[in-house]
Amino acid sequence: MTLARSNAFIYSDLDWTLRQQFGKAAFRPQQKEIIQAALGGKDVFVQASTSYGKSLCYQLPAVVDQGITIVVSPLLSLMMNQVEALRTAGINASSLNSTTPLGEKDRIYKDLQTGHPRIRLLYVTPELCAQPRFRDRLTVVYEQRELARIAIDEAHCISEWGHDFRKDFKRLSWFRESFPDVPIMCLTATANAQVRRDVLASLGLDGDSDRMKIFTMTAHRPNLHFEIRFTQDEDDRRLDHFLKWIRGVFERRAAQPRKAELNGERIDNVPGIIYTISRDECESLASQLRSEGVGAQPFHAKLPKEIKEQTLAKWVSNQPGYDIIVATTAFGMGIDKLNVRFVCHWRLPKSFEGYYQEAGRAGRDGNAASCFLYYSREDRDRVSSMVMRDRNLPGSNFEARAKSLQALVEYCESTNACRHRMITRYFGERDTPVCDYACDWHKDAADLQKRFLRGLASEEFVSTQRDEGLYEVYWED
Ligand SMILES: Nc1ncnc2c1ncn2[C@@H]1O[C@H](COP(=O)(O)OP(=O)(O)OP(=O)(O)O)[C@@H](O)[C@H]1O
Repeated sequence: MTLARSNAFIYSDLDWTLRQQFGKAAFRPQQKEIIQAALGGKDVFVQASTSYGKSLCYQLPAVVDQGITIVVSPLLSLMMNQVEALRTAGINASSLNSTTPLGEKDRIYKDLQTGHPRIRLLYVTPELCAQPRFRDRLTVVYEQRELARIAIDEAHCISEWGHDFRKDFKRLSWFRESFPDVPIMCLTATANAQVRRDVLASLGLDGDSDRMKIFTMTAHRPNLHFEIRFTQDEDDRRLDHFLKWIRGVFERRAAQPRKAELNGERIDNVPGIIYTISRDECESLASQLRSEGVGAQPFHAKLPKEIKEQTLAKWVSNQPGYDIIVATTAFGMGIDKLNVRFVCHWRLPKSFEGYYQEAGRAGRDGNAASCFLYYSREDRDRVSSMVMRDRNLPGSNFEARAKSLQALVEYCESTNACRHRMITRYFGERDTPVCDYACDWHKDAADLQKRFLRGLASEEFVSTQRDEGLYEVYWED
């Protein structure tokens, strides 16, 4: 619609806009092609690794194109983070969701009602997209030919085959039905071929192959170092291991010449995230770490909003005492902190995709970062019992969840393959990624085998306990 008018002008200006408005020197591979396809009026599906720079793929077109771009995202933290960054760059961006103050809501609705909104990027939740008030205002904008594009972030949430299905995402088919000529862009870091097909079909984007451009980049993150640490209930030394590891990192940072490279940075500022599975463990672990002199803070859904905001702000700005966040799942999604040096999974997560997305919070600056997961067979059975328990809930997509957890367990129990290779294979890639000693198998396969044999409880033991119902737990996140 609005696009054909000025493509020649737009295309020649992309590099300039990238530099001037976004302060980046050059496009990353394929970014420009994605942006050009979007500006050419195509529907676009972007699958690229965590920290690739997917947001730029809809933000830059929104800046150079006429009209408003609607960005649908389930992550409130992403909205706040991005709107703030865009405003700092002088771009008119806003977000509309259940937490938006009334005055701000009115301002946004008034802007939409004009039919020619000043806002260039409006971030909304999928729930909001179902509300008649929003739909009516957007229709006004559409009728004025000012609705430039719809971007759907975390698009895997549309698919019941995805690990994170949200039923409100299904209703987004309304966009194509109501605004048939408005281009739609879908973005995700974690989709396999089945999820991708399902997303496109659900949104009504699968009918016209000339109109659709699919970009699939590797999920590979070569700077992340993957390791599994084996443990068991009877001999749980996770805390000792962790403390030994982090103190080792401090010692290496304190030694010359490394210290000189830090340029006055605090020795113990090694930003990281520890993912736990329950609120109680999150609180107690953070407090144990603090009592050992490590700057750790808890973060979970039940903490007061002000505390969460304060913790996040201090962690992002590397304040003493706020180096490590001990969080329940999904913390950090949409938060673009570049220098996270490690992500530690204290227990087995519930899905492969969830695990890889959370690990993907590490090393967004491209420098080396560690991702390690403490795996025990007891936790495997606890997590399985939780997935089983939810199997009959509406929209539980049990089959997909069970498959994903099974794949993660196989990944953890594997001692004969590169972890990067297992990850990319899970996401359907055929090529073998380069792993420059960035996984425990490549580093020392014999040691991995030894740790595996010594570290885990035997299947016989675990099955007896399981039969007695000892792993049926309910953890609140
Ligand atoms: N061409 C570029 N040059 C330099 N930095 C870039 C470029 N494109 C994006 N970035 C930066 O890369 C970082 C990651 O981008 P972004 O937050 O969009 O990641 P993402 O692909 O959405 O990842 P995730 O799925 O993990 O959220 C940001 O700091 C962003 O500013």
